[in-house]
Amino acid sequence: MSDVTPVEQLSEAQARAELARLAAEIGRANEAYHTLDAPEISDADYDALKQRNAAIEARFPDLKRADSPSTQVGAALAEGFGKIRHEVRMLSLENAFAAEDVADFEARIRSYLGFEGPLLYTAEPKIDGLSLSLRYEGGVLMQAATRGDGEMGENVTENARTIADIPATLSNAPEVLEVRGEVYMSHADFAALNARQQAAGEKTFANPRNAAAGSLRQLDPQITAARPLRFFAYSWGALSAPLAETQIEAIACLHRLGFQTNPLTRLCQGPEALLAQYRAIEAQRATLGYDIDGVVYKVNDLALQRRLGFRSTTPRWAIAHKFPAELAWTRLEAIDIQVGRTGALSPVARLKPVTVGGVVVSNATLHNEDYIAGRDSRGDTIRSGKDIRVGDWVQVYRAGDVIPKIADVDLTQRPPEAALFVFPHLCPQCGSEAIREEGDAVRRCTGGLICPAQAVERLKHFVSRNAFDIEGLGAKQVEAFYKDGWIARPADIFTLEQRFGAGLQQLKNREGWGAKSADNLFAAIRERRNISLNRLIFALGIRHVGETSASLLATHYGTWAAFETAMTAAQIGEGAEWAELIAIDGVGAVLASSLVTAFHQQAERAAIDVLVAHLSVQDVVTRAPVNSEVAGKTLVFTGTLEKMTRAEAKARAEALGAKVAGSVSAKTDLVIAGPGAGSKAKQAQALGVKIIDEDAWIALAGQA
Ligand SMILES: NC(=O)c1ccc[n+]([C@@H]2O[C@H](COP(=O)([O-])OP(=O)(O)OC[C@H]3O[C@@H](n4cnc5c(N)ncnc54)[C@H](O)[C@@H]3O)[C@@H](O)[C@H]2O)c1
Ligand SMILES: [Zn+2]
Repeated sequence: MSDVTPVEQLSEAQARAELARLAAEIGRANEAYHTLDAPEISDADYDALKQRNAAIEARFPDLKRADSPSTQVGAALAEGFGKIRHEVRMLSLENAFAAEDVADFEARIRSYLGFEGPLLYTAEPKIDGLSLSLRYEGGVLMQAATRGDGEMGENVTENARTIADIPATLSNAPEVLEVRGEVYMSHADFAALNARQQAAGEKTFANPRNAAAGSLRQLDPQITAARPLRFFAYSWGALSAPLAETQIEAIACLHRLGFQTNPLTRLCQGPEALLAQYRAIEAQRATLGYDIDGVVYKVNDLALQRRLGFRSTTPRWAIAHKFPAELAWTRLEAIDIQVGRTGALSPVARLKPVTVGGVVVSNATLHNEDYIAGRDSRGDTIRSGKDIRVGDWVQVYRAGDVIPKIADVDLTQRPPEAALFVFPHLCPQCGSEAIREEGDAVRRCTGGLICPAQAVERLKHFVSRNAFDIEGLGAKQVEAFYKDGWIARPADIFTLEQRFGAGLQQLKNREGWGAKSADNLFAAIRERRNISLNRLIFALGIRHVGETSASLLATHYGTWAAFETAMTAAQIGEGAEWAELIAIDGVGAVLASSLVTAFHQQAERAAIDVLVAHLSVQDVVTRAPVNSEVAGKTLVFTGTLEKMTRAEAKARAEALGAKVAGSVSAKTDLVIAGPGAGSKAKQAQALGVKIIDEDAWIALAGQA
């Protein structure tokens, strides 16, 4: 970040361009973090982007965008959950990073209130989990909602009921009481969960916050029930009667009602006392057993809190004083290039082991080529490139995630022999050319199936939980079988029994394999010859085709034969098959080209055909009620639906045997247009397609 233009030197045009870039970048980070529970950048990087955005907006207030990240809370809700509108909005917190920010906070409050007497605050650990609002009516837990975008949250009531720290009933509570707090996972529970996930060949979580968010936001409450979540109460939403007159008493009241409240919460007078408490909490951070990422200061007097009120996304009466990212310096010993399933070459820093925030770190991600690449021949810095070289003294950090990153390079300590790192243009695993397509930050090996790294990663993907999920054949076994030349492609899995079954000798001789487990493995493989279409499409491991898109494709085409015929006939960018493919709601041009390419590339195609010959692929059964008027029809939803989510409407339509498309064409039978419907409704009119509103749709679709 040291090489960006200072805000004071930005021209108006530069500022405008940068605000646009920041809005996009922060939006993407928000979605990855809040909606998908899979952050792509560290919290420290995220905070830096937000600060930069705020600084530019402060200097150029007229350039502030309508979609400015500083006016948004959280991110869009994930699909699949019901929505709950928060009676009282759930907001974010303003951040403080330095002691001056805390002094400013107090000064702003004093000037806002015109208040000169002593000011009391609570200092509370900022728990690094996700917030949850629990609505009790008559002392009974009725509803639980995530923060979502602050206005609307996801309905996770059944999941919340499985958390031991959340009482199902309260005695002596106000008639209506919304208790707010943080769902989190302890370090010990997180480590145990990841160990279980790993043993089962399932995905592991990057950090306790992701694990907590991913565990609470499950569509199946039984999964949540199996995850050790905890809850600290620290706030409230709608109330039929006040809890207390001060923040500290209100917290005590929540505690008496049966909630866990954080024992490190203290009352402090003025910034000095707050900073002392901050340091005291920071000193205990490593031994708490759960993650905290700062200390929250709140004006204690609730009457003053009411007077101070809110800005667009944050209260004026509170601030989150964040801990600095955990940092350490060490030597970069080597840069390795790893090759992934889709051929992506990822540089990894091998470090002299160093302890960062209590964890020994010996690897760090270097993201991609541009991140390492430094200066051009004139010595100018390429944007964002850090000029990282083998032998460098580098600063490593972990901030809210376990994958460590490089924060800085100390050029004064660079050994004279350290040479500019040359990113390979050939795959280190198979020697094929590695190319970078325009607009792609990633260089990819073009070896496809002949590349051993890609082949192994694909096999691992093929047997993963949401793909073929073959019992007894996890990532480790696949790797070992590949190494011994037993399997090279997915299809080989299905000839294992034929090749080794008779004697079983070789398999029996393998470490950890008895005749029994060999039999079990063959049985599991046989069972998986029968596979659902969506799993098969996902398992092929085609770039950009995730689980969701695989399901969309399966639902749309219904049978392997139909899917395969369409992919074979499709031409990128032209023709009816292409048009049909990209008209599927949720399938974009990037995904579509990747699919079509895979089916037209000779070796890939041959591998697919050989595989499918071993399988019996189940058709997608549409359980269409005979009398549904929309069965077999193609529908398009446009504009805002007010009574159900898009996801819900779509699921309902599909349950009735309809297809849902993303754009209007001559094949569209019916358009359901809510308020704000634009071009799609116009196009439907032009094509003479019938248009109905949401109420008419509900009448047509009936109750779910
Ligand atoms: N890495 C990423 O890509 C990424 C993306 C988005 C957000 N983030 C992280 O999230 C932060 C901003 O998002 P945000 O708005 O969710 O959080 P925030 O930092 O603005 O804080 C608000 C949240 O703090 C939590 N909290 C914990 N203890 C609390 C207490 N005692 N009192 C009140 N609130 C308490 C609540 O969940 C509340 O919603 C960033 O600073 C960053 O750390 C990271
Ligand atoms: Zn390769």
